[in-house]
Amino acid sequence: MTAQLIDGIALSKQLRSEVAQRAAALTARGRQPGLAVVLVGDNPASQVYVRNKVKACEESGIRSVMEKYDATLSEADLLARITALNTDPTIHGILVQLPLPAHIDAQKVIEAISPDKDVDGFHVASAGALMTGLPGFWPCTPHGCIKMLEHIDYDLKGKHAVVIGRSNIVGKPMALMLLGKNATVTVCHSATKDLKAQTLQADVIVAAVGKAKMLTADMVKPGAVVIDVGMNRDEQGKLCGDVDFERVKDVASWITPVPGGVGPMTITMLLVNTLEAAQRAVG
Ligand SMILES: Nc1nc(=O)c2c([nH]1)NC[C@@H]1CN(c3ccc(C(=O)N[C@@H](CCC(=O)O)C(=O)O)cc3)C=[N+]21
Repeated sequence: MTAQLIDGIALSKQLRSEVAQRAAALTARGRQPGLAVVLVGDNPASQVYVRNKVKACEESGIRSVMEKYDATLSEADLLARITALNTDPTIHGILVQLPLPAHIDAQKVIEAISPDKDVDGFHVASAGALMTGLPGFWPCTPHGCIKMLEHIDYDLKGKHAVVIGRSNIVGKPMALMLLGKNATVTVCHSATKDLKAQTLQADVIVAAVGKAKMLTADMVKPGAVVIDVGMNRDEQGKLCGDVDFERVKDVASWITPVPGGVGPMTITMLLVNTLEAAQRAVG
């Protein structure tokens, strides 16, 4: 059996053209959606990601403002910038690129962002909204995974979903979103005793661990859907996911590639959230 590919680039293209249309309509009403991207320090990976986000905004007609600061920026100064962006009517979304330098309390910075502009969905109010089903921004990566499952018309109702990883930005919100779609959800993590016994039960596996090729073919039930959130480098320095793609693709029914899977969808959902924030601001 060879799995079908869930192409994050193709799906992104489709969703981004819808965003571009809606952004153009808002711009025509004098309210172009605006995203502020705040980058502190010179982490090379962050610079690449931030550039990709800015480029994606440009292509969708969303105005982006990149604010770049030295790694020595104080926490107080960063908080002051967030406060200014919170009240800037031309800015509808605020993204503070993570990780931040160690002397800055990232959670404190995130909580300083107005929940109305929290397009990353990292604010505690956004997490609470997701948990309770109230309106609010959903974190982009797990939301992108849900969009990929919707795209292949996969009905999660009554299915067993296994999420590997329990981070606040992927694993935990992913579990809540799957639960919201009426799946039976198991969350596995570093203290899980027999991971393979869990994943072999899964109709859907979401791997969000950060360990190259950790999900091997023997851990996957034939016909399962496999979503790979991993973003790692292999021995040759090549970008690879948490899934041993070359072998798992012969067992799964659907699989997402890395690159070209969840990554582009993460950026797409950031555009969707920014558009949504601007739409809400107009009323
Ligand atoms: N506040 C904040 N929000 C984030 O959303 C956030 C963050 N901080 N810090 C870093 C992580 C990482 N992240 C990625 C998004 C897209 C790709 C992506 O598009 N990857 C391409 C490949 C890119 C390449 O070639 O390196 C792909 O998978 O095809 C990767 C990584 C967002 N993050």
